[in-house]
Parts: sequence; C-alpha cells; structure tokens
Amino acid sequence: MKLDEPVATDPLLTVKDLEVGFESFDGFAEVIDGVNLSIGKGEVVTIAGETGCGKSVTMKSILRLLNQPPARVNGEITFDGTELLSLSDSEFERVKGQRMSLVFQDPMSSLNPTFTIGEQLTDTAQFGGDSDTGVIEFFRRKFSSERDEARERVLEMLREVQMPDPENIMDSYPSQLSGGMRQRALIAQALLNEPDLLIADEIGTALDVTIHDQILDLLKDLIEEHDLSVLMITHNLGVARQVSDRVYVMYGGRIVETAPTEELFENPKHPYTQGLIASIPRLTGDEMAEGIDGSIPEYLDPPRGCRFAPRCPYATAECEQGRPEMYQGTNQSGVECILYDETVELSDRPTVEETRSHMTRRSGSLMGDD
Ligand SMILES: Nc1ncnc2c1ncn2[C@@H]1O[C@H](COP(=O)(O)OP(=O)(O)OP(=O)(O)O)[C@@H](O)[C@H]1O
Repeated sequence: MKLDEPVATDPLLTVKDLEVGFESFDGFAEVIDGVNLSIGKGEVVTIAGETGCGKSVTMKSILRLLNQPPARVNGEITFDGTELLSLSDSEFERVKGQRMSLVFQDPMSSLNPTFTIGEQLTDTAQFGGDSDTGVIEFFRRKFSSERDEARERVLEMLREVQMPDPENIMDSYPSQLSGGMRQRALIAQALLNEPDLLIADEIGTALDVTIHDQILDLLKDLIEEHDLSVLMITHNLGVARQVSDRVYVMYGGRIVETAPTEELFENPKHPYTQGLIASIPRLTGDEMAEGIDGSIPEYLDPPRGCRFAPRCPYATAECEQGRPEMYQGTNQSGVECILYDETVELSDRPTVEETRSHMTRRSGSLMGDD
C-alpha cells in the first residue's frame, strides 16, 4: 500500500513515517500514526486540524521536546541532510540553536516576567546559538563591547517588527506590554539569529481579530524578507489560507489531505477537510454549519481503518477495514480516502456543499427542527 505524501521540491525538513505514542496506566495511546511531511526551502507550510489531532505532538517530535518515556518516537526527521533523531543532545541543540526558531502561542509564558525585553532579547542575540557557553565565558562576554553590538541588533529587529517606541520597550517588562506587542517581541526574538526554519505554533491566536491580522501580515512580510522556511501549526484554516503555500490537514494523528493552499480551498477532497472549510463562518448566506459532529478518536483504542470513519457521512464498511491509501494528485497534492480511488465515479465524490448540508441537517436535527 502506498502511504507516502507528496514531497516538497528541494526540502529543508523531511519527516518520514513518524509514529508517536504515549505510555500510561490505561495503556498505550497511539497518537501519531505514520506521518510524512516536508517543507521546501523558502516554503511556508501549515499543519491544520482540530484540537487534539496531533499537531503539537508532531511539532514537539521535530524539536525533540517530548520526554521518552512516556513518549515513544519512531521515524526519520531530516533537516538539511542531517538525521535529527539520531544526534546527541548537544549536537541537536547546536543545530536547533543556530538554524531553527520557535514562536509559541502564548507570549506571556514564553517571555521571562522578571527580565526586561531588552535583557532577554539581547541574551538571545548574543548567545542564541551557543548552547554550551560556560558561566565564566558567559559573564565575560556579557560585559564586553559585544553586548552593545547585540543590543543594537535587537533595536534594529524591534524596528523591523514595527514595535512602537522600541527604545522604551527595551527597558520594559513583559507584563507592561500589550498582547500584540509581546507577540511582536517574540517574533523579533525568533528572527535575531537569522534561522533557516521558523516553527510557529498558533501564532497570535490569543489576540483579538484586528491585531491577529496585523501580526499575520507582518509575519508574511518577514518570511519573504528573510527568505524563511516556515512550519505553522493552527486549528484555524483561515490562518492557513492567509499565510501558507501548502497545507497538511491532520486528523486523528494522520495526514488526511495535503495540497497547495489555493487548490485545497478551491477543491477540498477529504470529507474532513470539506467539513473544516464548511465550518468557517460565512459572512453572507443565512445557513452556517455548526462544525463537524462527533469528536476526535480515542487514541488508546483508535479505529482500525480510516480514523475519521466514525464521523464521516460517507463512510462505508470498507472504510472500517483498513487504512486508506494516500491517493496522489498532480501538483503536490494527496488525499487519504477511498472515495479517490480511480474506480470511483467523479459524480460519487462529495462536494463541500454536500458535506455542509449533512452538517447543517445534523445540527438542525439536534435542535429538534428536522
Ligand atoms: N505528554 C503526553 N502524554 C500523553 N498524551 C499526550 C501527551 N501530549 C499529547 N498527548 C495526547 O496527544 C493527542 C494530540 O495532542 P496534541 O496536543 O498534539 O493536539 P493538537 O492538535 O496540537 O491540539 P491543540 O490545538 O489543542 O494543541 C491528545 O489526545 C493528547 O491528549
């Protein structure tokens, strides 16, 4: 059976056959089940899916942030030709420190409340990629002229992320900044050491819509100016549409569909992707789907076949038998659903409107008016 997702041209990061499970008193939870993905040089890729689909576990596996045990991680993660999972901790920290950066969703928990923005960002600018600087060397450098140069770089970067009044912000503590300013500070921090790969987890999600849009616009400009490769994680397909070149839709620890962003929105194939798109609030029209009925699979005892089958309006007995193939389309797209086997008539494949009407009918019947 062919399960491979299409691969990026000139990949910077490749994840192959990733499997991640967690040991617990109740048993073994098989969360990530054979994920393949890749990010090309200069490409912006999003992993999108509902809460609990495994986006963060995938991201944490790439960054080796999961404690083993209870986690068990298998597969291959290759960054610019280097296999990451087999590196020693110090070798990995060096690659991560010098070439990857992270922006987390909650700026308050990522910034240290007891140091000023200037102190924290200058430390990153000066020591960002050096994970093994000794204490004596750390203090020698901290009080050398190198510190002034690093501070200058921070100021420049704060201006680049359009931070208002950057000189003043350098002397402020995180709690004195608004949510949007804190997010800008974190983006500045992430870019200080000119990474090749930026990983952004639900960036700006906690902010109100206007500020969120401003942050995404800023991010788009910075990605282009700094020629970054980006892996974004979001539960919001609208965000994926705004910033990414390509999208991976994740469900129940598997990639169920991938396509270039425009193609995914114009012609979503998997019933789950269609359900997510149908759930995006529409500004016109009087009917809006309420979201996909049901909940994500129980990872301690996941469905044997397609993990979406229990929630899928088109599921048949065959869907419960085994995992569907990843049917590859043209142009780096693929869908893991038996409806895309070539023996299925085009007219028997669902459209977003059909999926929307299933969802609306269900939510209507829940309200007792069907
Ligand atoms: N350390 C852990 N131990 C046990 N189970 C875990 C652990 N971390 C995550 N999981 C389980 O893995 C599943 C996927 O979680 P994950 O956080 O990756 O989802 P997500 O798609 O990123 O959701 P969210 O958008 O809420 O972050 C969840 O069912 C979660 O309970």
